[in-house]
Amino acid sequence: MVRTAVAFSPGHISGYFRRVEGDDPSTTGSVGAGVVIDEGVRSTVVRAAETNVRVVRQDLASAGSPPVEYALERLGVTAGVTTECRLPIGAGFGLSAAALLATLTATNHLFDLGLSEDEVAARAHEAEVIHRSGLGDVAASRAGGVVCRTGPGIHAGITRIYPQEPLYAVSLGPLPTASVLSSEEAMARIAAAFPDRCPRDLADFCLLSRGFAERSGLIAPEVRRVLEACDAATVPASMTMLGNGVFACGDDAGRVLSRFGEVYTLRVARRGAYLIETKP
Ligand SMILES: Nc1ncnc2c1ncn2[C@@H]1O[C@H](COP(=O)(O)OP(=O)(O)O)[C@@H](O)[C@H]1O
Ligand SMILES: CC(C)(COP(=O)(O)O)[C@@H](O)C(=O)O
Repeated sequence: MVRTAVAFSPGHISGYFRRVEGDDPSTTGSVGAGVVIDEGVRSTVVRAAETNVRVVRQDLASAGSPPVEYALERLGVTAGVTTECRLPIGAGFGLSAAALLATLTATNHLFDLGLSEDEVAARAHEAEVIHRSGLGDVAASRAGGVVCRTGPGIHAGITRIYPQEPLYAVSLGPLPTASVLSSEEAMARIAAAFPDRCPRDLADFCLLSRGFAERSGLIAPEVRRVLEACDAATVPASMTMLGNGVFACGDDAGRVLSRFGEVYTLRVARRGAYLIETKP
């Protein structure tokens, strides 16, 4: 009998998005574009009498994850979950979706639930929408690439391109996703700011996202300072949605961002969530 299962899911930096309200969570989500990144969440799941979730980031642990606990309850299982990530949580790296996809992928194998990848993603997406922790990250992180989503939910149209060059990011602090998604005023500004096309490449993605960020009114003063430094160095850059951070591309991006904090050098992921191992 499998007693431990371990899985990984990539994170996702959303560049621009527009909420799409459906009749239920499966038809609710967002359209937009983002980058599935090679860093994300590793989740270790073991059998347990009661569900408990331990969230570990760079050796600091916290307890509890409402979206993950919700998803396990909906599956009718109890488990001990430990998620691990290096990137900051709540900073627009799509780690809530990554935690859900990794945990549910491992749980599916641990309890031999026989869920398809679609069913795992559908449950992760449902938890994101119900908890307002995300709208399009699960659909994006089912595979890799710079993604352009043209419909809500995990079955809608999505295109993926795979640039080779790295993306650089710095986080200046969290921006609770739910606080923005719960604001009708912010959602209206975001909808009005939405660009009407998919990105051609990574630099074009940065450009489209920057125009969206400027029109959305979401740029905080500390983020503005970083963006202005990138502009002065002609480095394509924008705000991580939804987080108080900046992503940038090009040769000078890492050097410019390093003036403002720890720089994360990220690659475009080539794949989505996957099982790492099971142990008896
Ligand atoms: N690595 C993680 N492990 C477990 N739960 C997580 C993780 N990251 C986020 N979550 C859960 O999702 C909620 C919302 O996170 P969110 O602000 O959307 O983060 P992000 O912007 O990184 O997706 C968090 O309050 C937490 O409950
Ligand atoms: C931007 C966001 C709504 C939230 O992204 P995060 O804060 O990373 O969970 C994303 O899910 C999207 O639909 O593009």
